[in-house]
Amino acid sequence: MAVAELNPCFAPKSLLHPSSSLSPRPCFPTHLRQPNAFGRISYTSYPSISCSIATSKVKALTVERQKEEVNNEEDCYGIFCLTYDLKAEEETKTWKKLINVAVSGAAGTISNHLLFKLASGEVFGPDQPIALKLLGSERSFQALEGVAMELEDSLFPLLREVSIGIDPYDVFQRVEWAVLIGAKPRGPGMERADLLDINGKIFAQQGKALNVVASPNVKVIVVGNPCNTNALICLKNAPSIPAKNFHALTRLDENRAKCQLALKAGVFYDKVSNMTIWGNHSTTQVPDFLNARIDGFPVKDVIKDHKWLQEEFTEKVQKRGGALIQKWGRSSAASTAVSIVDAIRSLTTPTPEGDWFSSAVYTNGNPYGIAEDIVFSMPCRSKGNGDYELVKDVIIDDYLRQRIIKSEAELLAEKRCVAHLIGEGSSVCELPGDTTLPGEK
Ligand SMILES: NC(=O)C1=CN([C@@H]2O[C@H](COP(=O)(O)OP(=O)(O)OC[C@H]3O[C@@H](n4cnc5c(N)ncnc54)[C@H](OP(=O)(O)O)[C@@H]3O)[C@@H](O)[C@H]2O)C=CC1
Ligand SMILES: O=C([O-])CC(=O)C(=O)O
Repeated sequence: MAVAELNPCFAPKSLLHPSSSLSPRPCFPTHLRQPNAFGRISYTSYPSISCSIATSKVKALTVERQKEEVNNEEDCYGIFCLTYDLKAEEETKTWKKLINVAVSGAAGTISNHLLFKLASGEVFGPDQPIALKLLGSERSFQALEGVAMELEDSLFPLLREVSIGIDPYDVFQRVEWAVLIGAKPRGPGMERADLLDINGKIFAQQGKALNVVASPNVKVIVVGNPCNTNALICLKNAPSIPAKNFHALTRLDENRAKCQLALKAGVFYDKVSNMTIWGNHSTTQVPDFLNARIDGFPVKDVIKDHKWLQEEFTEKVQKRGGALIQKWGRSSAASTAVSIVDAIRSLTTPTPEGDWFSSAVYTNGNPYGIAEDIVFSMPCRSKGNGDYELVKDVIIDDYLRQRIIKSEAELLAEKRCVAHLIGEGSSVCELPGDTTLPGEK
């Protein structure tokens, strides 16, 4: 690996040519991390193993900031301060074009599992080089550096760039995928309405940023709770991105439901297919045992205990997050990361014949009679091109319909709570009393 040029970031002054105008700089200079005149700080590094111009910048940013603003001050991070000429090596590879993937809440627990899966090739494939754009906050900045260091030390061949920052207008530039995980957890005594407002503001800002700086066809997976309504807020604030490109994660619920059905039927979980989660990622979600199949047969033909299906199974899936918190003392992180991988792969690989997957997507002409203009989990199929179609041939009986209506009512109430964040006037927040996230008691 030839070092074509010594970057002043790391170089002791004695190593620089006497005539060099370059001078050594500390990496991540602490003085640059102070809030600027606008009370905000921004720091981005663009490390790259392949061509390695590592940059960072600190500048005042406004919400109206436009695409043409690009990074031009340089800084660097660790190994990425070196400049390599890998052209010859690159020519022997049959890799696809680099993709840019943003992850928010990047210093959080779910991300700590997800990022290493993304970098390994497990998600986008072994021939897909990737640039990771990590969004954190002022309080997590040091932790973000730690994440970047661990990514460096992992020597992933496909990981070509890692950048970290706290301004979504920086971090989301040109991203083709955005996984939005960062969100404030509900604390003691906090109303769900407060959570909707606090987290809603985060997703409104991130939607605006995506709208301006992301790739126009960016696919967005919202994980931070309450994820359905956060996804709605995000897409409403990003009118130039197709609403269809936004997903709220209900894949973890699908996986949980498959596991419970397999357990009851005494089969391995790969035998369970056609599993729909309808509605909200909350305890009103509806795991659909009517249309699901075990080894190709309707679940009700395999599991004869229909009382169990209606009562225990449904509640178990709805409250699985809470049960896990009781055991672990924290919410599902590893299995959530796995389900994010599943969700992305379901969009980037063709859905197996006859099967489908669940994702909470924007209701716009849905065939099930569900209210339009919300983000609702439904059965989807994909050709593997990043897009999806809703599955039409599902049966909805009275049992399912009643429960779907309850989840729909909850989402419509959540939507009224965030009217001020989606351009629909002032909000009126009256939530049904039992609305909880899966992890809440
Ligand atoms: N949809 C689903 O299936 C699931 C969703 N979740 C949700 O995912 C989210 C993240 O979970 P997890 O990674 O375990 O949580 P962590 O608390 O480990 O990390 C979350 C990150 O969110 C950011 N954050 C916290 N408070 C705020 C705030 N006020 N403003 C902005 N960002 C904030 C923090 O980043 P920073 O310090 O950089 O701001 C933190 O690193 C939660 O909302 C959780 O409820 C969890 C499991 C399943
Ligand atoms: O409520 C939470 O934070 C955790 C969660 O969504 C889940 O486990 O499904």
